[in-house]
Amino acid sequence: MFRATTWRKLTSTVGTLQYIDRVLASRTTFQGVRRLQHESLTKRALWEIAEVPGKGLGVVASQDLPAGTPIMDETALITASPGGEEPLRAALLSQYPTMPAATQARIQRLFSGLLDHDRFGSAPPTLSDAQARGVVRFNTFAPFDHVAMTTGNDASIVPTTGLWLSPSFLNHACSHNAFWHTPTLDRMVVRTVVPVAKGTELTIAYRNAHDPFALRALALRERYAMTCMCPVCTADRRVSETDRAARSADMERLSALATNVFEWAAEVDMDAADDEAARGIAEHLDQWLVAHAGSETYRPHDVRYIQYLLGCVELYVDVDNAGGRSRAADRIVTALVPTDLRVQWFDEEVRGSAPDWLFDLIRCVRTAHAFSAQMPVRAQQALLEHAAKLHDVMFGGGEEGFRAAFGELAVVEE
Ligand SMILES: C[S@@+](CC[C@H](N)C(=O)[O-])C[C@H]1O[C@@H](n2cnc3c(N)ncnc32)[C@H](O)[C@@H]1O
Repeated sequence: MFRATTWRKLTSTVGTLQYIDRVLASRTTFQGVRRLQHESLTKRALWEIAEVPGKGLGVVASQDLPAGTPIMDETALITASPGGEEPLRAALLSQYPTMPAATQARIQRLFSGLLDHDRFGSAPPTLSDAQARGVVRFNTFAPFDHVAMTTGNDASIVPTTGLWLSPSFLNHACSHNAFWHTPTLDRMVVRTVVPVAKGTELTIAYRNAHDPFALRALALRERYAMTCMCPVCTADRRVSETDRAARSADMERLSALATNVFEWAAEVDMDAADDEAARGIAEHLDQWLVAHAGSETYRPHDVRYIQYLLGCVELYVDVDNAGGRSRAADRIVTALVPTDLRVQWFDEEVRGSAPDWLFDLIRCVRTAHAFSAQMPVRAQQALLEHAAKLHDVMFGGGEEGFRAAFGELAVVEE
C-alpha cells in the first residue's frame, strides 16, 4: 500500500540508523527559548517513515501494535515559552548552525510546504528563513502545562510551543489511532489508542476530531493547508450537508439519553423508575444499533460510540441492581487506561485530542464506584464483565484481550 521509502533508506546518507539517538547540545537560552538536551528514545522498530498517498510522508506500523503501546517518547528539540511560531522560528534559525549534522539532516526532512525543497539531499544545506517558517508552521505542537493546570492557578500557565522530530511525521486523521501528550512541557509520548495492524498508517488528531465536518475542514485547510483525506472526512464528503446535520443531531440525542442514566447513577442509587427508564434507553440504543449497523450514513466510529454508550448504560443498570461500591471498580479505573493518560484524565484540554469515550469510560466506572459503601461480590462480577465488554468495544481482543491486559483484576472478597 505504501511506497517503500523506509526511514533506513532516508537515513543512509547520514550514517547508520541509530535506535537511541542522543544529541547532547549545550543549554542556551534565547529570548526565553531553551535549547534542550535532545534525547530520543523513539522505538523505530515499531514503525517506519513511508510515503503515504496524498499526504506526503507518514508513519506506518511495522508490526501489530496493541492499544496503549507507547510508540514514541521524545524530548523536544526546541521549546519556546512563552510560545508561538515566531519565537520558535527565531530559535530554530539561530541554533541551526551549531546543531550536529545528524540533527540538521533530520530538520531538513521535515515538511515545510516548500515544493522546491529537496528533503532528502545528502549534505544538509543552510536553513532558509522561508524553510524555517514552514517547518515551524506545519510541525509545531503546543503542549499542555499539566503541572500549572493542576495547581488551579491559570496565571501560572505559560503557553509553550515546541518542535519534536519523530512526532512531526505523524499525519492527521479525524479517526486517529494514536494519541500524543506531554507529561512534562518538553517530553512527548505518543501511544496507540486502538489496536493497529502492521502496515497501517499511525495518525494523531491535529485538532478536535468530534467537531462537525465543515468546521474541521475549514480549520485544517487554514492551519495546515490540507484537505483531510482520512476515512471519516472521506465518508463525510459522501453524505449531503442535510444528512450530516441530521446525523449530528441524532448522535447528540442518543448521547443525551445515555447521559441521563450516568447522572441518575452519579447522584443516588437509582430507584425502580430510574431503573426502568434506563432499561428503556438501553433498548432504544440497541434498536438503533440493529437499524444502523453497516449504514452508509453513520460512520464506523459513530456506531462504536453508540455501542460504547449502550455498554455504559448496561453497566449502570446491572451494577445498580446488584448494588454497592467496589474496590474492584477502583482497580479497573486504575488499570483500564495507560498510566500517562490516567494522570491527566481530568484535563479538559486533553479530552479534545483523545477519543471522548476513553474519558467517558473512566467517568462511567468512577460513577459505578460511587454507588454505595459496600459492593457485593455479585456487583463486582457484573462490573468486571461490563468493563471487559467496554474494553472490547474500545480496544478489541474480546474477553481474552481484557484478561491479557488486566488479568490481575479480581473480585475482592470482603
Ligand atoms: C506535521 S506534517 C506531517 C508529515 C508530512 N506529511 C510530511 O510529509 O512530512 C503536516 C502536513 O502533512 C500533511 N497532512 C497531514 N495529515 C494529512 C491528511 N490527513 N490529509 C492530507 N494531508 C495531510 C499536510 O500537508 C500537513 O500540513
